[in-house]
Amino acid sequence: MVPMMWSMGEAMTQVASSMGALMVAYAMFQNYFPYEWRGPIQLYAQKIVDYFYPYIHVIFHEYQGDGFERSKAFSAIERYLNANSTNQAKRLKANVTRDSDSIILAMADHEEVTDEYKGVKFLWASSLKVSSRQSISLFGRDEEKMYFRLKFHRRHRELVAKEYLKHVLDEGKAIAVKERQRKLYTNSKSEGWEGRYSRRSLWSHVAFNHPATFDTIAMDPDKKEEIIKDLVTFSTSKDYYAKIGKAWKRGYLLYGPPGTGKSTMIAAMANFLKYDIYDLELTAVKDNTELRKLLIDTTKGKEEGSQGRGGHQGKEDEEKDVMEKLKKMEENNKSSRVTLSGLLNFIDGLWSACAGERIIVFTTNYVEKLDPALIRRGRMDKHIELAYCGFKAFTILAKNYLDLDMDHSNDLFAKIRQLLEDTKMTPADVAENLMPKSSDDDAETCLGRLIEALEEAKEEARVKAEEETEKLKAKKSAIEDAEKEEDLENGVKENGQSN
Ligand SMILES: Nc1ncnc2c1ncn2[C@@H]1O[C@H](COP(=O)(O)OP(=O)(O)OP(=O)(O)O)[C@@H](O)[C@H]1O
Ligand SMILES: [Mg+2]
Repeated sequence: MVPMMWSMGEAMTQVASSMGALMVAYAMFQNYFPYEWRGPIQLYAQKIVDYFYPYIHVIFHEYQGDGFERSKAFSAIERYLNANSTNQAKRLKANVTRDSDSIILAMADHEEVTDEYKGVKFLWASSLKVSSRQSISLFGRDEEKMYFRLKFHRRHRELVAKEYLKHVLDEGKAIAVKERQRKLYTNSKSEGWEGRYSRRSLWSHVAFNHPATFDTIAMDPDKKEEIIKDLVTFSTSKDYYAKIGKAWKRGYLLYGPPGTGKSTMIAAMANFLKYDIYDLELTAVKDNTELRKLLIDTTKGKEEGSQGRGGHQGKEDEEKDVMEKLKKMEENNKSSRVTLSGLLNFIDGLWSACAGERIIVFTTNYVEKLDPALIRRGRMDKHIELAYCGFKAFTILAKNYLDLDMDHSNDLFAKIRQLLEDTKMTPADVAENLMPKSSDDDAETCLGRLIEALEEAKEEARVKAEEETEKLKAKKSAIEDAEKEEDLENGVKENGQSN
């Protein structure tokens, strides 16, 4: 123990004395070397330091040059470090970005974190550069400029240049796409397109904040799982689509009666994949030319998006009850020039006009009325039926609306199961009945109300069916009567002819 302590003590004195020597040397250097010699000597000194100091530093400034726009690389690095390493940083600062619905936690100034890539450690530090210039800044950022400093061993220079930086920027951008505020675009009435508004986008948008998720959608769990798998496969198959030479697109057709959750499903899909939604309102489109303009505008919007806001990777297009609207329009207005072929061209145009993944969703209440050309594979690859509420769908709603778990011993559940088999009710109606109407409503009251509604619906259906059979019977007998009369007449005629 004692020698050890001694050697430590000696080491300390040695360090102290060599520090002293260094300081003296530096003072001598300053005092005795003529000014013009200092440059080259410092240069050599730097080289010697470089020889023993094998690290490379790369700086990424928040604002580049005199630009007012934040550097994209800086933002991407911020997101990347936020997602991967902020838990190491002890001090964080919160940023709320304009196009994002979330708060970004970023390293505070002068924090350091490490990141690992392919087994190599990289050191990231954030720093603040205070401008020495005495200037007045409108944006308050002339005095304070953030930058990130990446430090790595020079033997990894190749890895950094070829892979690591790309990895960081790509990941950062992907996170930005996921975190951005998504939008629901609708096409505006064509009147506003011309004149002073001509520079405005043909699509107007609102923030898309629909809360629907696959968890809250009531449908057969197997079917739901299948749809989720389909979406995941699609969204992760960029390379596969490229390999088979197919555009990275997929079309869904959702069909079923009103209130079975088609629109809800679109919102859930968009939330799941973090896509924007384009809802094409066909009645606002005057003719095929306008349809084409709209298409061009979605692709333009995409480019603007990817430059200005870190990119919309995916877009979703919903076309509601396409055929119905087309038919209605053609009935109402004979001069309507949106035609089925125009629409098909539009869809194929959407398909081919843009890079990046894209899903188009069509919904209709009458699948059997759709033109086969519209729903063939390639335009609509997956057909999904949203049906009346079955028992499995009901259990999801019960869990969601009343926080009730499936309970086989519950008599009310058993009754509901039977009633749902006997009668058709949409998930929208089931949900409405399950929703508590006052603070006194407990789960049992709500289930009771649903049973009442189901029984009513069953009775209504029975009465309706009876009426139908009555009508059918009446029709049948009317036909029979008519036939008899005809036979009689014919008989008379034949008799007359034979006479
Ligand atoms: N399968 C479902 N799961 C959960 N909620 C549902 C479901 N179907 C309908 N709902 C509820 O009913 C409401 C109406 O449903 P939605 O608008 O999705 O029906 P739709 O099938 O699009 O009808 P339409 O054919 O009239 O457009 C939704 O807001 C939702 O709350
Ligand atoms: Mg709908």
